[in-house]
Amino acid sequence: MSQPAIQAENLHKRYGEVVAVDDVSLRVEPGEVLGILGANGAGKTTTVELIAGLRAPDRGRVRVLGLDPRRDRAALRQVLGVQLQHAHLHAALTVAELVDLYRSFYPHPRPAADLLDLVDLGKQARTRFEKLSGGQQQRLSIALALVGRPRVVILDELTTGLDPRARRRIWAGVEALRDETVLLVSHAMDEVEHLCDRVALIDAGRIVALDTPAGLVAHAGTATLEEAFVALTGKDLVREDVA
Ligand SMILES: Nc1ncnc2c1ncn2[C@@H]1O[C@H](COP(=O)(O)OP(=O)(O)OP(=O)(O)O)[C@@H](O)[C@H]1O
Repeated sequence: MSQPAIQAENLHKRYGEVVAVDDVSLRVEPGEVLGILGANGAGKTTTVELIAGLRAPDRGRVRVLGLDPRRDRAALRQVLGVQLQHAHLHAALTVAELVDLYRSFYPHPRPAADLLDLVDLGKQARTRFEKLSGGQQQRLSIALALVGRPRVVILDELTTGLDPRARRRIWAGVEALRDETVLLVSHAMDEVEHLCDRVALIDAGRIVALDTPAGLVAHAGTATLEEAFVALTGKDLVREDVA
């Protein structure tokens, strides 16, 4: 079997009394788009932060393209792109300046114009980060995750809060990432159905099911992925994106 793009084994993470991630194991194959779907507080962000090496697990093991995210940080930065929920970028820099800054970190960055086109920010190139709307800031953070032509991309809440046109554009951008491996955190059923090869349903820090969208529906014996989510997690539908 080929080396997995991402391998997480028995990850545990607790914050005081709260068990955020409880024995999570998953394997993502090269080129696969794997969705992590769960309600608020289910442990999605913590799981991807452990995989990206942004937090240390209490127990368990992570490898990304064979690298240990905490030990091999410099090597990992060259192959992993991360878009997190709350980007902290220099407020006074313009979009173009931020893109140029990030491009300078990589030997073969994507062209700035391609990145701005992907996220539809060409007209905002001279706008300071602090003057962008929330959705524009989010789109910029997606572009910055892709600057270095990463082989593995982690996208957290890809299109939450974006309008329908921006969502479709970003989806098309993700679909165009044919060789890359994508780990996609989402609340949105339509998004995971549209983009993901397989989906991990996470509830209270545990993966309760991991299969293709069609496999989850068949396993749950329901008509839709939304109903399968409710049947398999016992939770009401997670917040939907409201465009
Ligand atoms: N830094 C932290 N300190 C303390 N508790 C935390 C911290 N980060 C997360 N938690 C708690 O851990 C649990 C999992 O949080 P996490 O953010 O991973 O969930 P999530 O599924 O990404 O949620 P959301 O969809 O709301 O972003 C929650 O109960 C949350 O309150």
